[in-house]
Amino acid sequence: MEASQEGMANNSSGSAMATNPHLLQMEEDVLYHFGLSTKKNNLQAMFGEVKFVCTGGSSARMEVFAKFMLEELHMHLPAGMALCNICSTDRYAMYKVGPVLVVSHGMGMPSISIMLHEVIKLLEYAQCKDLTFFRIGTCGGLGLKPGSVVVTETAVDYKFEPVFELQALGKIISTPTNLNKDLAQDLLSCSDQSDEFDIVVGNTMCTNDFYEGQGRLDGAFCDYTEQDKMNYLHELYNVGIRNIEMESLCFASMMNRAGIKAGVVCVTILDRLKGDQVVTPKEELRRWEERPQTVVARYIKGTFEKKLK
Ligand SMILES: O=P(O)(O)O[C@H]1O[C@H](CO)[C@@H](O)[C@H]1O
Ligand SMILES: O=c1cc[nH]c(=O)[nH]1
Repeated sequence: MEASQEGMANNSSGSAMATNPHLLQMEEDVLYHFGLSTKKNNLQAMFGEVKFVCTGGSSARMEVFAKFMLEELHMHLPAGMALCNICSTDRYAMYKVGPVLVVSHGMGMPSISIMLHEVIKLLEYAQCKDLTFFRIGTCGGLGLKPGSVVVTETAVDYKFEPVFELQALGKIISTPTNLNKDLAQDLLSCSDQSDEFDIVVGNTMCTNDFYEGQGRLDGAFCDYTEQDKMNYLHELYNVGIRNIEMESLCFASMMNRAGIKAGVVCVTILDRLKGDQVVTPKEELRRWEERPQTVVARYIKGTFEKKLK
């Protein structure tokens, strides 16, 4: 057993993190989708100082966010050095900026699930403590001005249930998908009077599909009417759902299993009560995508600077 894996036996971090007992029997753990391994990399030296993990779907957006965090935390790379992607595969992109690890998760729950399994193990091997994870993304809004930011209170499934159902060995494992309410309020209070966008706390519906799964009329197939769609979307609104996306359920479930504090902050790129197609110009979308990043960066800066004092 590698030294970094020994810590898991005692769970020296005092937190839950990776609870799989089989990991203790492994000579080496290859984090295949990152191209990292407990034998080939000194994970504690590489990642030991990490306190925050920020994740979003697109690798390019995560690179932009990592550069933004570099500026926000007033960190400088040695002369001639560029921020580099730590992953040696093209499945995910990963950047480290001081205490902040930035990782892309791709689209949908299967993709974020693989990334989270590996990143939770990675940070356990690195013996990280007191972690906070954020998903910073985009979503469809419900009854909100496009460009608004939604902080998720609870992630719910298509039946508005706050559970994630994982299929393992032919059975279903159900886990809760509530998120830390205090953290949601803290993120809300990271808004600033000068912000050109609204920010609200609401429930988020997470689906397995962008088109029919989210009640769109513009997919390749559609077996319901516009009236059916509107009835469903109004039902969502009436139970407090303010946005729809595709990862929060799995993210919240895995954070609960790992005992890690977590938040989901997404910008609405359209109002689903008004349409299905995303028609906002690219440049404006890029600016909107920075909004959840700004809110989370303020939270991280505030927390990090307090700890340094
Ligand atoms: O938050 P980002 O990464 O933009 O992801 C959102 O956008 C994708 C669909 O366009 C889904 O993965 C959804 O959750
Ligand atoms: O409508 C939307 C927009 C972004 N992401 C989604 O999952 N749905």
